[in-house]
Amino acid sequence: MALPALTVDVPPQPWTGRFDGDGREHRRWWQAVSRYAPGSTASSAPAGLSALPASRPAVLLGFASDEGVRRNRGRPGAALAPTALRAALGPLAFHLDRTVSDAGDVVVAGGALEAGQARAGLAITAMLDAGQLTVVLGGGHETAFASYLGLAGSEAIRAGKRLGVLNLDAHFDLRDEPVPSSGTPFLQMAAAEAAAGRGLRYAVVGISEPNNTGALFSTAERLGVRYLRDEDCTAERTRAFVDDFIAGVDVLYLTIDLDVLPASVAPGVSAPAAYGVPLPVISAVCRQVAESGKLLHVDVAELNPAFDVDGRTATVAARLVNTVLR
Ligand SMILES: N=CN[C@@H](CCC(=O)O)C(=O)O
Ligand SMILES: [Mn+2]
Ligand SMILES: [Mn+2]
Repeated sequence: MALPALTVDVPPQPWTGRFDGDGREHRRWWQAVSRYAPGSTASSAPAGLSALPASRPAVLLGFASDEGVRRNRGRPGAALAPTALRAALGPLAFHLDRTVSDAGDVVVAGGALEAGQARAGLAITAMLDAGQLTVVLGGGHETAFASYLGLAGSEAIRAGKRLGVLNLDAHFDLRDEPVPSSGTPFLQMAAAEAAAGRGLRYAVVGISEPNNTGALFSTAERLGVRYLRDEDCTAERTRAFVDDFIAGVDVLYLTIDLDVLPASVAPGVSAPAAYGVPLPVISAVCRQVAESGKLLHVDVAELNPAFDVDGRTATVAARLVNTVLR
């Protein structure tokens, strides 16, 4: 049965990159990525209902939003990130054992963040239920609540799979504010999970103590959030922390806030990190999650092309997306 078309605001655009030839041995992302076609999904089982096939198809969805960053009094510009991320992914050599398609962008315009999150959520749910590994290219970290809406609506979560939310981030993003922003998504998730009679399983790698107030640490404590401070993120401790978290869940949502990386590696974000977690540690987490067999959904957030230096942050983000999909 053909599935209904997805509702996005901008359909997938042509990809570009260096051309070395048409053969498989020359293939780069721009040559491999196809336009997402809902009716042609290979798997008939919704993702997460049984074991997740290692090489199931992945689909990219852009969430062009910086309204959450603006509301959080940060530096706007992340709305341009999906385009910059595709431009950075396009030239990379394609070595993946899965197919990748592009579903286009949901665009948050005129400050209508909540409506945009709801639209993206519906699209993500549809793609998860079609057996896809969903990859959202944010957007400010308000992207995470769009991701959550998509996950919460999916057959896997509604069937009772225990979801773990693993955030690579210098910040908790547990702000208690009257309006949703890039600083609130995980408190919003906690509230939504409580309303559904569940608890939020939330872990953060890379917390910067000076960049999170006592109030945020108290909220994290109250919610039972597991976290590893940036200064404690050695390769060994991070691996053990992530392993332990993964062991207690059935399926994983990985969210990569690029400000978890040192400012020298990721200058193009709203709030660059003075300390940051080294790229090899973050990359190893991405590989660990990919190899867990539990990854249901991933997003990358907070890229701000307006503050990037030589596309450095976009290039790193593209590399991490490539690693997660290996
Ligand atoms: N996405 C959230 N970011 C941080 C921003 C911190 C800052 O601008 O200093 C937060 O709200 O805590
Ligand atoms: Mn964040
Ligand atoms: Mn952050």
